[in-house]
Amino acid sequence: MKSAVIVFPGSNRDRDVATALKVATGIDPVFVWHADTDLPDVDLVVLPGGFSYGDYLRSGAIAARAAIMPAVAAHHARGGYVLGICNGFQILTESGLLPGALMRNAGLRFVCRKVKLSIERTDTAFTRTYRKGQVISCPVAHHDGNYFADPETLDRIEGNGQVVFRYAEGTNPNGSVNDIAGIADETGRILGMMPHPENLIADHQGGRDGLGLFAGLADLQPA
Ligand SMILES: NC(=O)CC[C@H](N)C(=O)O
Repeated sequence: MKSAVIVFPGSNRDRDVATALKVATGIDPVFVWHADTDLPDVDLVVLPGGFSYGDYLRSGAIAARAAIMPAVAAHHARGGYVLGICNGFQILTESGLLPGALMRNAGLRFVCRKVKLSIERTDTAFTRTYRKGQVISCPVAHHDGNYFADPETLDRIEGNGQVVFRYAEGTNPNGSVNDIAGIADETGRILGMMPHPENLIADHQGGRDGLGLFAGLADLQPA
């Protein structure tokens, strides 16, 4: 499985996700600078967490217009996979690759803690190593994680089963509608999520609940 991690000015979980991919799949991803216009031949593109462009304007809004983004959309259109974590999820909604928006946390504070996530779908490449309904731990670290979609869009994504992760056991840290923590697009090949599975892959991090997401990507085949 070949992957690329896009690096924006202000990305800070790019190396964390690269480590998770290496641990889970045995292969180092390629780092791609945001100003490039071409991607290497890869199966998966990762938009990592961080504070691209200092979160100016809106989190992810400037990165969504980066030179590399048309290539990311074309990669998906060709059958490729895309994973956006935290700031990466914000970039995916800002670029229109995923529906909805990530608003300021309901409590108006940056939250950095572990939450519980329920696995709503196991028929995606990202979640196939988990059990449906399984509850895992995962850290969050964001100030703009409050997922919102208008009622019509929400009905559509709920009806299509596009919600992949929900905050469980009363741990919704940001006010996200329907406790939504992560969604897929209609093809299931794009996943955006606010929590950071790449930061829970080793015992010294307090557990390995996040590792399954990357392990599921190990034998990714082009769709
Ligand atoms: N950890 C992150 O990716 C942070 C995301 C974003 N900059 C926020 O704080 O909302």
